[in-house]
Amino acid sequence: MQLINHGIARQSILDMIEAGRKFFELSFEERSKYMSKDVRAPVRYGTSFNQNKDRVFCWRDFLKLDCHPLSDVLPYWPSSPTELRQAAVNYSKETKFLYLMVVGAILESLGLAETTKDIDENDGDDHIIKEFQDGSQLLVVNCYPSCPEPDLTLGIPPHSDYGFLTLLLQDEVTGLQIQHQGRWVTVEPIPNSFVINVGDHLEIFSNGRYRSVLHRVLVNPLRSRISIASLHSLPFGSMVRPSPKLINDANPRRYKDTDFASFIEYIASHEHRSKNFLDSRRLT
Ligand SMILES: O=C(O)CCC(=O)C(=O)O
Ligand SMILES: [Fe+2]
Repeated sequence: MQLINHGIARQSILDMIEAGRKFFELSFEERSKYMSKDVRAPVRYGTSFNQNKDRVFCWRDFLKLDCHPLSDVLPYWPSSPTELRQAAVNYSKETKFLYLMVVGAILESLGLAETTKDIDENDGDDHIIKEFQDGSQLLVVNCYPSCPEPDLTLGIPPHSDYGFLTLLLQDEVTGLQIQHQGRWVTVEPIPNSFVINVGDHLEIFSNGRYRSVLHRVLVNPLRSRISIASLHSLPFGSMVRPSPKLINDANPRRYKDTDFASFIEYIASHEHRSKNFLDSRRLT
């Protein structure tokens, strides 16, 4: 889904893209300070998809910024370029707000609207919306340099995102493709708009009513490309499970419970490709 009327200030978007671009223009020495093999590190700079596991590298660099809770992670974020921290703080707050709006609409579409009630009301499902508010957020700044032989590589191979939803911002260079009815379809960038991608956790939570989207990124022979993905899910320690209200005799439970730890364990021992993590959680 492409969201055009999203209410996020145009300046926040421009500032975030610009700060991200400047980070990748820093010297390698400066960038490499943020390299880490620890997948839980609050800031991680790296290359390819999973540098430790990939046999063939992809044509991308990334900077991952953990955003929750902001006060804990902020001191670890890069201090250079100087505008990066402020731009990412503003951007992460605005995208979190937008995420919660979209989640509210999704819960309504699933007939779970009562879960969006004011959290002060003593309703049995209140903890669910609270979990969304306290949820994890990861900002991924992707940089795909121009590539002299674009047919020989990919920016990112086919994958689905692990969380509930990803709010994705692309600059004006094409590259993102989603799989639709077995074919790769290019998602043309619309300036100042967000691509909202369904992730594996929403597929599990909705017991398969929403399907996570398989997507990949092509590289461009002439132009470099920047994208900013804001990945949202439940808190890292929470269990993601099909909502009990969506399970009945006609719709049996289709996925096992999963948590962030089982995802980390999975990617440590497998190449994360396609929807193979989600497939490992399927019951039917
Ligand atoms: O660069 C893009 O358009 C997509 C990035 C992406 O899929 C990701 O960061 O998970
Ligand atoms: Fe993705």
